[in-house]
Amino acid sequence: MFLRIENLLEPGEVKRLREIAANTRFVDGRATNPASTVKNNTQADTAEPGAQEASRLIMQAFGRSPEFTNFCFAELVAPPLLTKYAPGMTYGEHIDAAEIQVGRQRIRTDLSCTVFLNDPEAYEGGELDIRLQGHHLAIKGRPGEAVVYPSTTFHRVREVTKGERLVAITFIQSRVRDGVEREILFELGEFYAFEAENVSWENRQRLEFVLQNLKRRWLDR
Ligand SMILES: O=C(O)CCC(=O)C(=O)O
Ligand SMILES: [Fe+2]
Repeated sequence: MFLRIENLLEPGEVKRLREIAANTRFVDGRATNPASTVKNNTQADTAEPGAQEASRLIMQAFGRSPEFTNFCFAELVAPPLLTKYAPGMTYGEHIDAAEIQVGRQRIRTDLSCTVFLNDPEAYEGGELDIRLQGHHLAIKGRPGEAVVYPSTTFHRVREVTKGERLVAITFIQSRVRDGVEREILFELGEFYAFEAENVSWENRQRLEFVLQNLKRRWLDR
């Protein structure tokens, strides 16, 4: 299941992230995926203070987003990494590694996330293309918008043919490892949030029984 968060970032944050991107050193994306023969992009040098400020800013936005919180059940989130595609750059179809190392921590990638930072009109091509049972979903978000998708899917970034694609990418370890269970908890949680007050106390307790006991079964801890 997918989540699109339209206004994850405020306009001022998008502006600051673009400024950071303009003043930060970018390195070959293969730095973190040396074995990949399809990755052809650039990413912020994580040693740069700008790269760290960018990660912090986006992490804060995740923290205040109810959609992100309720959908992901995030346990660990990798520091979001600014990523740029100039004309001719692309990231061919691939599957994200099941685990990534962040410092001493290992993060299981249950969900992948792209945060869009520049105007879709500012570049041609560059759609995030996710394969779903043989169909392709092509996504090009507005500035400040995030898309969260299961890391289990084949996906790629189509070649940028004009302009520049600027995004931040990250990976999430969820407290609910199984995607179907996560989706059930999300939908039930949404129903609870919107409707629990409209049913009788007795039925609300029934709903509570189902929701709390499914969480007991499926939350890692
Ligand atoms: O640039 C993107 O939107 C996604 C990049 C990607 O698939 C990855 O870093 O694994
Ligand atoms: Fe990927």
